[in-house]
Amino acid sequence: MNASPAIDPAGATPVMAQYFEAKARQPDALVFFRMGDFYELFFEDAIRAAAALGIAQTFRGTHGGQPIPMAGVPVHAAEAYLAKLIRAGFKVAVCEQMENPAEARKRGSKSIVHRDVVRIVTPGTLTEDGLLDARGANRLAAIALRAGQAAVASVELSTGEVECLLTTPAGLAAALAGLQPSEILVPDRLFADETVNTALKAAGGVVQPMAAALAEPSASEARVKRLYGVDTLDGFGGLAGAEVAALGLIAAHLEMTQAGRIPVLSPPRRAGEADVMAIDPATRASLEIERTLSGQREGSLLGCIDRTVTGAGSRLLAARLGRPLLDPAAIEARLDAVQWFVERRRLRETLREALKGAGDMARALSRLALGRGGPRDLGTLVQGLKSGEAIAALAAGENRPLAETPAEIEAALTAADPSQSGALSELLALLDTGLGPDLPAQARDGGFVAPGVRAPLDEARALRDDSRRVIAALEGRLAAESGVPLKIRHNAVLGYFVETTANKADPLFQAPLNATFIHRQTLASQVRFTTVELADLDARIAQAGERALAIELETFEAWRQAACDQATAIQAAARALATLDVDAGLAEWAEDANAVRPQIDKSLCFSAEGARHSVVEAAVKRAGDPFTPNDCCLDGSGETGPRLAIVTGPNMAGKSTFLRQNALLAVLAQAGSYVPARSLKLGVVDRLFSRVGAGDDLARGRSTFMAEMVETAAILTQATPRSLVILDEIGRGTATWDGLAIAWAAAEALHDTNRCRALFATHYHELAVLEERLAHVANLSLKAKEWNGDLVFLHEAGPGPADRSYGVQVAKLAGVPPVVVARARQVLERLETESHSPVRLEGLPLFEAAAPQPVRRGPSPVEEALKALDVDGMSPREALEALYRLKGLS
Ligand SMILES: Nc1ncnc2c1ncn2[C@@H]1O[C@H](COP(=O)(O)OP(=O)(O)OP(=O)(O)O)[C@@H](O)[C@H]1O
Repeated sequence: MNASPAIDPAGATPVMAQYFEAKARQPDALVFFRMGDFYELFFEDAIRAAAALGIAQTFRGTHGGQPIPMAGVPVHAAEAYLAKLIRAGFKVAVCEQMENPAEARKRGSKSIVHRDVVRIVTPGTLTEDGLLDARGANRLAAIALRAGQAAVASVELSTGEVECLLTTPAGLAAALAGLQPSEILVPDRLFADETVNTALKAAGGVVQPMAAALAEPSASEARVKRLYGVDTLDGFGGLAGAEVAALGLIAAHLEMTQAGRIPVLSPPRRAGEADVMAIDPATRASLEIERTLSGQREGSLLGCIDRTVTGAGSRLLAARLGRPLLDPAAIEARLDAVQWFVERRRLRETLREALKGAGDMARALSRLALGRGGPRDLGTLVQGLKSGEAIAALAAGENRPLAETPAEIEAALTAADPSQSGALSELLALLDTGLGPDLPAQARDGGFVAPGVRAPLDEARALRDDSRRVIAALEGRLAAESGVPLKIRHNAVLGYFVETTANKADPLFQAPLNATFIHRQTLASQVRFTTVELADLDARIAQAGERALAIELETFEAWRQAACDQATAIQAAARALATLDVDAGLAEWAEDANAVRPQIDKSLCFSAEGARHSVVEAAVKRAGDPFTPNDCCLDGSGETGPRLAIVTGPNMAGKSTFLRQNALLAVLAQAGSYVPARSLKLGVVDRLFSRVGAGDDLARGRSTFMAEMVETAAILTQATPRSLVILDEIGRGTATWDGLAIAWAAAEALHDTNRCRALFATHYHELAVLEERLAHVANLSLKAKEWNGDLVFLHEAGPGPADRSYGVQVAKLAGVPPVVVARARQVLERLETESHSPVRLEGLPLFEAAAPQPVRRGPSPVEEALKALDVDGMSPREALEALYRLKGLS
């Protein structure tokens, strides 16, 4: 973001001088400068914001003899404008009034209100519900490299969750893709690193360069300690240098953007490459795990299986699906919890009903900690804790033998239940009795402390309300005594006043009434007065109101503090509710989708029976057709099945669907979910790769073929024997022979070198011969048959290669004009009869080709001849002859 051109602040008015000071501290942010009920923007900021927001840009006053460009947004609607600016890529510094005008006046009649930047709003530091997607996480990430290791630290500021992932520079792309951060902090030095740049481009999110010095060891360690308020980082279990550096960047960014307010953060949850399945951005996109290729949640795997009823549950499900686990025991623990809910439908239903009212405790707590929360957020804590209590009671009533309750459920029920913790139940009691029924978003709006909680507040309110009643009586009395029809009204400028119409006002100006009625204001058709008694009541009401508000604000602060004191327990309760929501939601989906519990182990097997692709199945069923389940058996060891399956079949036969459904089974199973199949035996997959279809990557300046080859290269260099690879039609984007050659070589490499489980869909039927040539390759095909000249897709995967392509029949189905189809048939017949065995790959000297060429030792004949030449003793003619001789030898 460009800074505004420097404007000389000399000669500025006091308010403008204050503005210049704020702007100088935040040159790359738009400054929202609080002026009463508006946030105003000036100079270049005004012009850019007005254009981005579609609001009017005007002028206010002058500076240096020039009018000052100005744009403003009302404070009450600021959130919506902020959201728009953040989405458009701006950073916004909010410069607030730190006192009210009356306080400023106490320092002297010319004093202006003190203002300060209280927050810088960036995409990764949003906390307001209006700016966040309830079902989507909003993460701020930071990357750092140190001692050959790379770390990605991330914080979800709206819930306080912190994570660190230690990986290698090559693993950065997958690590970032798993987090989908909306803002990424990067030490500026790393922009020179190609791997980092590639990872950043693939990750999306706003990239925020940070001074590299902020990631230096001692500076970052000091900052992280300050952030957590600890003397040593040892309690976090030996963070690696890169992790501390990445966390240090986050700490620095939070210090700067939150103007010193410290958020409540959970200790960093750490993961290494050994803990989560690596899924690179291309694979993630092509499998449409969290989003469809067009960026929608609906239509993705997540959208299809998400039955959670809370925002926090939905976010946790997305996190689980985005980063499936590797440890069979940890996966089984999740599956136990899902199964528990599968087997308890009634409990599940009532529990899900209770969860619906739980609110978003983690986000409310975070706002409270950052000083942005209000009474409504305290109300959310009450709701959440009460739901936890109700859910624990429900589960207790289930009469469950404790021994049979899975550990994950047991832990969640305990953490969610405030009655398990003295401090939490005290907090719940305090807030539940203390808060009234109507909770405003902001404490300054008052009226949220219930009656009977604070005696001085009740008194002040009684006085205020009594005085209002007295005013109502006074109105009647004054009208009767004066004989003039009048009303008592109130406005912010005059306070309470007596008002009558202009043509009835005369008697009030004359004796004896002018002894009582004191003139205040004459408008076109009304005249306004006050009386000593009214002014006195007005003062009492104002004072009582101010006093009531002061007591409420004090009470709010005490409650806010009490809540923040229990931050860890509240966060744990919020996580527990989200966990229960995810487990119950997955059970609900499992039942709807007829899904089964997978068997997970450490073998290299992948054996699915009767498996389905949930998203395609739903679409096919909506169209009234059945979905055909398919089996798939692979084994990296080659013992119980092939390592590599070559999948052929006509266009539209269901190859892509088959490939993806198997990859998705692995994702679901390792995320701890049931799978849409009759059974699945899965040896954990450490890395999942999918190269499906030939999609252009023009945004990154790569052609279809180039993008495909870059991804294929990544697979061939990174897949391990524990990986699962699906390749769909690689090599399609280039000339037939090149394409076939690349596909052939890639299949061989996967089989021989990577030795991973792989499904390889292709239209090059020539690859079918690999089954005979390589030990652990089998052909599979998706069947179709011709019936009355038309093609019928069976969508059934069976052994053996496809007999033919049926491309022309598919073209007919697609509505290609009949003349073109007829002509294509003629051409095809001709090609098939005339070309003599178009591909004689059976004879390809596979292993010879791959074998290294023998290295010739000693000088070549040309070199020997050259050496023998006596150049100095040659005539020009001899030299020319020698040259011809040499040419003949080359
Ligand atoms: N198992 C199945 N049961 C029922 N319908 C299916 C099944 N698999 C695929 N389909 C249907 O067939 C359509 C085409 O499937 P898919 O894209 O997987 O074919 P393909 O063989 O990869 O085609 P192409 O080679 O043209 O890319 C899907 O959109 C879906 O409607």
